[in-house]
Amino acid sequence: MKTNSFARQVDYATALRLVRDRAARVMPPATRVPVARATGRVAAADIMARTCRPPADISAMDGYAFAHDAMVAHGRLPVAGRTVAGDAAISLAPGHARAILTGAHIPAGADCVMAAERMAVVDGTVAPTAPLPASGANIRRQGEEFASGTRLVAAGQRLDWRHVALLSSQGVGDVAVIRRPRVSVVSNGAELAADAPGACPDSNAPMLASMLTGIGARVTTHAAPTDNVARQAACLHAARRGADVMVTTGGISVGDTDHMLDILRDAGARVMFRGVAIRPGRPLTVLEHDGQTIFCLPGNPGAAAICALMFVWPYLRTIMGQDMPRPGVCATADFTADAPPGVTLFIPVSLHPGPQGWLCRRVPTVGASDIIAFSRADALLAVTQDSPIRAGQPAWGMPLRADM
Ligand SMILES: Nc1nc2c(c(=O)[nH]1)N[C@H]1C(S)=C(S)[C@@H](COP(=O)(O)OP(=O)(O)OC[C@H]3O[C@@H](n4cnc5c(N)ncnc54)[C@H](O)[C@@H]3O)O[C@H]1N2
Ligand code: MOO
Repeated sequence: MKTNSFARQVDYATALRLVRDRAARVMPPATRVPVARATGRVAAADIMARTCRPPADISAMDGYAFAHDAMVAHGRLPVAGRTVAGDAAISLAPGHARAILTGAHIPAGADCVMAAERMAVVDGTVAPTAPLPASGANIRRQGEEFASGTRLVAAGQRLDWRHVALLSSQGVGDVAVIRRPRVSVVSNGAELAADAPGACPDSNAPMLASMLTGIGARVTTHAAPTDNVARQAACLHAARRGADVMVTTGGISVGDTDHMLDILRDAGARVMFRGVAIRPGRPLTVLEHDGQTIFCLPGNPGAAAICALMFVWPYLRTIMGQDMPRPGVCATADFTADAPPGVTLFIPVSLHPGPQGWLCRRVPTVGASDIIAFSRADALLAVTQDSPIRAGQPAWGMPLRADM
């Protein structure tokens, strides 16, 4: 048995700090993409408004624009002309009303718009059939939404349809985004060979590819379905090329066929930490090799998932400049759980609508090898000695579902 023990394991908070500190130093460069293809990408810089919005006073209604005083004085006004959205600004003929459509520039001299269905046109004059609104009514004022120079998007914002709308409204054609981090996922172990007597399908590589693609990484998967050191090393070296981040799964504990740590160290990688006081996931080992960060996750699928969620995920978010923490979900627990001193336990829970927000229930799990528990769970709770779970008390969890 090798001596790659976990004697110097760190606690969860320390491990996360080391990972975040490292991430803060290795942000990938920016690149430009068309706004129409920016969904899911992360803004590399603040984006400021080029113009105010609305860019001029515009009508909020289809109706008639006029001078309020004139309508009060005469009760009806002759209609002269019509302005539609997109027309140049024009002056109101004095003592007249002008037909106007929603979004059209308010003619100079008009200070009120009344909806067409609240007025009647008789013999070329228009008169209110409902109470006259106040002066200024139904006019959207220049810059009332935002001024030119307003920050529209902050650096680190993950862009979605809301920002696509905002940037497109400003005529912005393309946008600086963080290059998607390239992540190589490597699985290993003789049991992954299809012809192995006790063959085990590789579920970790597809799981990690799915999870990490979902947060914006470009993932390639590599497999070394062998326990042979040389062949595993060749696979790791091939996977390393061009990757910002490597994520291995399996072969990181203390067994005779657990070669990941030795191979990576022999290649020149430096161990940042070896082992974390979390359950499941204790064997997690993180190394750095030049600009590359290497996460060696345990092979047990549940442990691999938790290590990826709790470490690889925040690492990728940080290198993509996303400093906003992922929103958690708060739910009232219907169970009690305690953690041993110094250890952080991760407990999958299902969420159920309760009288006041969510209720959470523990999802039964057989441990780190469990793969079905996650598909039955909606969130993951972290439990420590200082923050136990108590029935009837609120608990914060990390959502697992893509739609939360
Ligand atoms: N003497 C000790 N033994 C173990 C310790 C320890 O501290 N001392 N830690 C245990 C813990 S905790 C875990 S977790 C596992 C992690 O071991 P490895 O990371 O070396 O993983 P493997 O041994 O390669 O595989 C474990 C398990 O996972 C299955 N596996 C592996 N890769 C995949 C994959 N890509 N897809 C699906 N399933 C996979 C593999 O078949 C094994 O069943 O070590 C404990 N042992
Ligand atoms: O921590 Mo291991 O990840 O329990 O099975």
